[in-house]
Amino acid sequence: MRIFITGMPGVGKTTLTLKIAEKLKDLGYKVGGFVTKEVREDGRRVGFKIITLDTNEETILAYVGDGKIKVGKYVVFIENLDKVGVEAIKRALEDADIVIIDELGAMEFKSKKFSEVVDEVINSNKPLLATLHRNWVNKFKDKGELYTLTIENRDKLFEEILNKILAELK
Ligand SMILES: Nc1nc2c(ncn2[C@@H]2O[C@H](COP(=O)(O)OP(=O)(O)OP(=O)(O)O)[C@@H](O)[C@H]2O)c(=O)[nH]1
Repeated sequence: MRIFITGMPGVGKTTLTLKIAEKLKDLGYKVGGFVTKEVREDGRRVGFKIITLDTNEETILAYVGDGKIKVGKYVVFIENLDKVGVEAIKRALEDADIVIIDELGAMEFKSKKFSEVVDEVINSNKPLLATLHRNWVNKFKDKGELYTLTIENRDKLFEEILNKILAELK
């Protein structure tokens, strides 16, 4: 089972993914991988951090400023993604009931190790729940079930996706 959630920026992809992760943990399932949250300073978005779902470790993924690898106005810290995010996915492949990756997008795919571990997950039988930046829909839409989140359907989709995962994990 592979589920991909896409949608416009700010529609609630991370929030829905976290709600599903918490519910699965409450039901006793082992959840692994990571989610991405924005970093804000004085009310302004200045970057993104990743938080691992099994160990709650945090690291900065990207921050406004100049540097070797950039996406938009953000410099991307590949070494942080590889050390924390990729390792969390590898642990999840080994011993979680489901791998969660938020998100599959331009920043993350700057990392070769990230691309490789995503391929490993896709080619495994491990259940996957991933959020998908809208620019990456074509690359992944044929590799699982694609849901497009909107403000109107996000509550209904939470129930539908959670039930689909529970049916698979039972
Ligand atoms: N009331 C309400 N607010 C929500 C819901 N889902 C998300 N939000 C709010 O909408 C804002 C964006 O939520 P995210 O989950 O970060 O949205 P996202 O699609 O992951 O955003 P990007 O990854 O930056 O594109 C946050 O302030 C959330 O608190 C929801 O179901 N209900």
